[in-house]
Amino acid sequence: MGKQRVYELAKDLQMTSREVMRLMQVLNIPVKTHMSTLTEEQIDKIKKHLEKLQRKDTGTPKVSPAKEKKPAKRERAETKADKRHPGNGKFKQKPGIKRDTPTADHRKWKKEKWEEFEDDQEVYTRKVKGKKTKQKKKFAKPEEPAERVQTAIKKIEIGETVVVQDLAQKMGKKVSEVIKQLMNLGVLATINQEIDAETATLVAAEFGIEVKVKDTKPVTELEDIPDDPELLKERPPVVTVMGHVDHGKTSLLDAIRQTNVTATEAGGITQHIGAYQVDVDGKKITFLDTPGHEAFTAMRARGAQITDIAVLVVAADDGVMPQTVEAINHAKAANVPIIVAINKIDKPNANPERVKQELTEHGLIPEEWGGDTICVNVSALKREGIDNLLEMILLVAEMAELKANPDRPARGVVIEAELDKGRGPVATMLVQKGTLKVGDYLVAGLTHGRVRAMMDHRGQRIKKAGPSVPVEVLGMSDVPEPGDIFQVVEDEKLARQIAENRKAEKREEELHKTARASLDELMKQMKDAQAKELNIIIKADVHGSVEALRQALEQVGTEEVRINIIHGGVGAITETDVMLAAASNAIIIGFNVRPDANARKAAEKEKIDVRLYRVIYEVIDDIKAAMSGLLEPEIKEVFLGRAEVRATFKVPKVGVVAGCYVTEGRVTNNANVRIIRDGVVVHEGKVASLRRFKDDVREVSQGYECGMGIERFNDIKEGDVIEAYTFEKVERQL
Ligand SMILES: Nc1nc2c(ncn2[C@@H]2O[C@H](COP(=O)(O)OP(=O)(O)OP(=O)(O)O)[C@@H](O)[C@H]2O)c(=O)[nH]1
Repeated sequence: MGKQRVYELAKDLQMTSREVMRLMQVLNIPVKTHMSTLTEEQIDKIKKHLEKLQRKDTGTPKVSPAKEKKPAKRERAETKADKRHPGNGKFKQKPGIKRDTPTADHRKWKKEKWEEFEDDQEVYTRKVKGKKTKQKKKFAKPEEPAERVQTAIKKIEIGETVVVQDLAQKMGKKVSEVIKQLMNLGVLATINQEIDAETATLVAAEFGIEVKVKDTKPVTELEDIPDDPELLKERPPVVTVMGHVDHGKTSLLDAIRQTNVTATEAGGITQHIGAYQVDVDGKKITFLDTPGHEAFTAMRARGAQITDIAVLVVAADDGVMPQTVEAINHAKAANVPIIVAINKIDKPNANPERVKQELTEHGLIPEEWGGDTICVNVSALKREGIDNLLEMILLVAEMAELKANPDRPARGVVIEAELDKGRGPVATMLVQKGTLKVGDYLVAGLTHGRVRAMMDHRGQRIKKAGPSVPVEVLGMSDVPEPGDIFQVVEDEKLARQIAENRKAEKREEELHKTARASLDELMKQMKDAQAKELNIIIKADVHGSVEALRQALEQVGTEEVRINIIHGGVGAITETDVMLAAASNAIIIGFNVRPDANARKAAEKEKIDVRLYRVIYEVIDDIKAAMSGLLEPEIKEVFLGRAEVRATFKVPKVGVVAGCYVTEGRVTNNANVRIIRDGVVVHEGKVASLRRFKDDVREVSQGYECGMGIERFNDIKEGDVIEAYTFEKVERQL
């Protein structure tokens, strides 16, 4: 037996070349065409395989004459078993008749079998192993033919590039075959080389395989895989201290830190980071060191909910004040339990009972009065009541069953970050789940990096940090922003890629800014998601207006859409209000008040709908209209600029003219204006005259002085702010 070409062998075996080629494929003999030459060894392998098949066919070397054994086609088709089991008991084999060479009938049967397989368009690999009876069955049943079933692959999916080896594997081909095909296409590639999707598609087509190129949208979000509840372990609570100005937030944080610091450590605190941990009888509590609800809500607006418990500081000599109320509302909006620390009880005029009374007016009913708000009397100054407060924090934490899985790649939040001249970007991070280790690769917002070194709140180097542990991290590529979520990823490449993708996405977003919480948008969201609550923040000039609006709006609410006034307060709309709106997906209603400059900028950035009114029924009408989805095409106000009144002059026949300095944007001679005094609108009207050095001008830009007269308004005063605006028609979005 010498070398033979495929078609010659096929002839010898009374098979078609195609059949032989298929068989060779099964036997992993590389074939190109039916003209390919086969080595003796290969021929031998094929023949042996055929023999095995025949033996399997009959189930035993002793076979009956093929004619008897092989049933007529019609007969075979009669039952499934018959069809698939030509060698089963039904066609008893006559003992003693050896079947060494294939008979013509057998060949015919085999051919039919192949055709059946081909019809199925599947290639089966049969390995002869195990018991004979088993083999027999297996061969007899093409649906489950053998231990190793290799289905002919018709379609594969790849990314924009694919490594040669992976492509071969996906196609179920040998790498050498793939490389050969690549060479035919004029591409020289090694096993580990990446080829593009186009080339891969051409190669695959040579094998009759279709390629689908996966939609490779750049990865920007990392899925936060939920943890198996079994793996969760108790973690320390994370606490934020809130309260009115000067009620003692900072003093309390200091008092807590110091009651817990041992004498030796006291001098050793070199590093001060945005959070610290204290140890209370073996249990830890993490305190965020940036007091105030502003920071708390700003973080939340960025999607980072890190606080488990809010400690509300109320000075016993001062009682509930506007920012106390704000803090309460911010904590409530975030669904964070509140513990009240009634501070300054050392003061002679301290009146804790009055504080409790006032708290009830804001929905916080002290425990001793039958409610569920824990109130603790403390003196931050005299370090009194601190232990009790800490104990209560642990109690609330226990009730909340705070848990996290420490054994996973870390994920958490950036608390603060800065660029240090010597050390590069330095970020304080709070680990929320998993354990952050030195050497970990991570992404945080738009930045990425590798943990070069970690310091705990005492400034001591540590190698790892588990859930609720605040750490200072060195090694970020850039300065992340407070509130950025950080996540550990497997390698640097991925970390960098995600950060880059996010940057690109952000640039894209900036180009297509859409309102996040415009009233229209919120209503649309409600419609889509069947959401049932419209969150509103009310700011007004006087307390009476806040209450009047609150009541009126709450009545507007229907069963389908509940109106939720998450905060109401007196005074200008501040950045904090905007942050609360951003964090709670709320709109802001300003009644006779305006946003201050920071608030306006923040609202623009956060895309918060700030709606300003001077008449109550207009507020109600708008909300009603929005709720019923009938918002009329809107005339939208467009901010032009702001000017400060620096002096006033009486001009005969004209009236009072304000000497102004344009602090922002521009003012035009036909603009509408609002005169704002201490955050409150005192007049609305139009510009009557606009002059620079005695010349009438059309507009004056930021940084320039001008004289401005206001139509029918002479009560302008030094220090007033003039806000200029025009109107623009906006199509209704619903
Ligand atoms: N008598 C007395 N004074 C206190 C106590 N706690 C704080 N103070 C004083 O109250 C003032 C304000 O305290 P801070 O801790 O700065 O208050 P804060 O709430 O952090 O203030 P802001 O950061 O401005 O919002 C300081 O003069 C403190 O010394 C206390 O328990 N008793």
